[in-house]
Formats: sequence, structure tokens, C-alpha cells
Amino acid sequence: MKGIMEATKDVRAIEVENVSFSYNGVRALTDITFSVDEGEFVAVMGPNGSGKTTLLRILLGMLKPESGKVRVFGFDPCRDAEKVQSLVGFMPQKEHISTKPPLLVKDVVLMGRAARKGILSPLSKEDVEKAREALEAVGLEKVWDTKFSELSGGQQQRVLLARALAVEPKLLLLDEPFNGVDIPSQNRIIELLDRLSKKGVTVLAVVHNVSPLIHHIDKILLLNKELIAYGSPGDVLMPENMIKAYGAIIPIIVCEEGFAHPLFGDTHG
Ligand SMILES: Nc1ncnc2c1ncn2[C@@H]1O[C@H](COP(=O)(O)OP(=O)(O)OP(=O)(O)O)[C@@H](O)[C@H]1O
Repeated sequence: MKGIMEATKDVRAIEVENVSFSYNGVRALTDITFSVDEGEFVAVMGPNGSGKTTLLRILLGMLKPESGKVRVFGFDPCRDAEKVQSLVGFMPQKEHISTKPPLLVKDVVLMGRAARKGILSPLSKEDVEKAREALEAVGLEKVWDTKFSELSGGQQQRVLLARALAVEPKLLLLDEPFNGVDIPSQNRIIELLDRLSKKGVTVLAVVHNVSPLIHHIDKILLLNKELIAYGSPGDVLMPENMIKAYGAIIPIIVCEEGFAHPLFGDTHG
């Protein structure tokens, strides 16, 4: 642990330099360069197939870039996979959770902590407490003993988020965390992510609708297989960037507080 603390001192949470990646010879990402400081809250946007999930998988060390350099708190996610995974909480876009035997919600939330300890170490009281707290943070404390498969899609998403939170990560990588999540729960999660980032947790969240996050994020990373723009929401949400990314004019309104909000066909968003 001491090694990790020393290594993470004065280094950026994420450094990506000239990274390219292909699936079977087909380019998914080309020459991506950006960095994220510790405690920053970043939204990743782009159309379907623009490489957002691929980027998260590269940061997790699940995919090895064909060229370029990736560092997470100074560690190479492929070479130092264990170290990186001990610092990251990941919420996938979707995940197949076994129904045979049927897993309870508590089993799913505890999975992350269990994976870190290894199969030979039993879960402690602290593990259970952290898992309960995480479930409470997403507003689902009442389903602790419920079968995961019996929850709605939005509730399952929130449980997967709780699993990512339960490991007390320094970096949260979230792939569409609001998919199917109702508006009150979404607002509660956004407030939680805001509080965590203010406490120094770095958050990188892939979202299609950035509007609800606009007042909370530091930066937007706009992708379309290449990096279209990266910077403050006001700088990124420019008509020319949106056309480059989405191939269409996306209306942008500025709210009373002066934040730019893109309107993806939902003028009440
Ligand atoms: N396992 C895979 N094998 C082959 N091609 C893949 C694989 N996963 C993704 N791709 C392709 O890579 C490109 C980027 O996919 P990716 O899932 O990263 O996009 P995304 O921006 O997350 O999309 P979405 O918004 O639809 O979730 C797409 O063209 C996709 O078809």
C-alpha cells in the first residue's frame, strides 16, 4: 500500500498520450491525448460507436492500445493491472450477472471488495459496512437481501454503481451510469459524484445527455474515434465541435447561471 501512495503522489490521475486502438484491424480510436488531474469530474461524450467504452477498457487495462502511452496514477494499466484495479471503481454499461445460482444484491455489491482481497480472504465486518453504505448512497438500502435478477433495469444499474463505490476508489470509471435510472435517483447520484470529486476522487463518466451534469463537471471529453475537443464545458460545447462529433447541429442554450446545455431533441432536458 505504501508503494502505491508514494507512486500516486504528484502524478496525474489519468495520462493518455497518442493512443490508438483497433478491433481486428478496424480503428476504434486514433491518436487520443488528454490528461485528468486528481479530483476532476469529467464527462465523456460522443455518438454511438465513437470509442467511449473502448477508452474506458483501455484505462482499465482490459484492452492494450496498439500505440501510445496510458498511465493511471502513474501506473501502466496493462503492466501494473493489479495496482490500477486496486485504485479504480468501474461500472460497466451492462453486465451479465449469473442467475444460477441467483445472486443477492449484497453479493453483487460485495463482489468488488471480494475481488480485491482474493478468494482466500474472508470478507470482514468493514467490507459489509462499506457495501451497505454504498447501497445506501444510491438509495437502495432496502434491497440488500433481494435477488439481483428481480430488480428493474434502472435498479440494477444503481447496484452496479454501488459495487464500484464500495471499493472506495481513487478513480471512478462509469459507463452510462444513468441508463434507465429515474430522475430523482439520477440527481441523487450526481450530487454524490460531486461530493466525491470534491473529496479528491477522480470521476470519468460516459454519458449521452450531459445536461444534468453540466453544473458539476470540470471538463468534457468529446470523442468521435478521435478527440474532437477536451476542456471546460463552455469551450467544448461549441457548434463546430458538435457538428464534428455528431454530424448534426445540436442546439445549445445557456441557462440563467451561464452554463451551456446541449439539447439532444429534448428541449425540456
Ligand atoms: N469487441 C469488439 N469487437 C469488434 N469491434 C468492436 C468491439 N467492441 C466495440 N467495437 C467497435 O468499436 C467501435 C467503438 O465501440 P465502443 O463500444 O467503444 O463505442 P461507444 O462510443 O462506447 O458506443 P455506444 O455509445 O454505442 O456505447 C464501434 O465501431 C464498435 O462496433
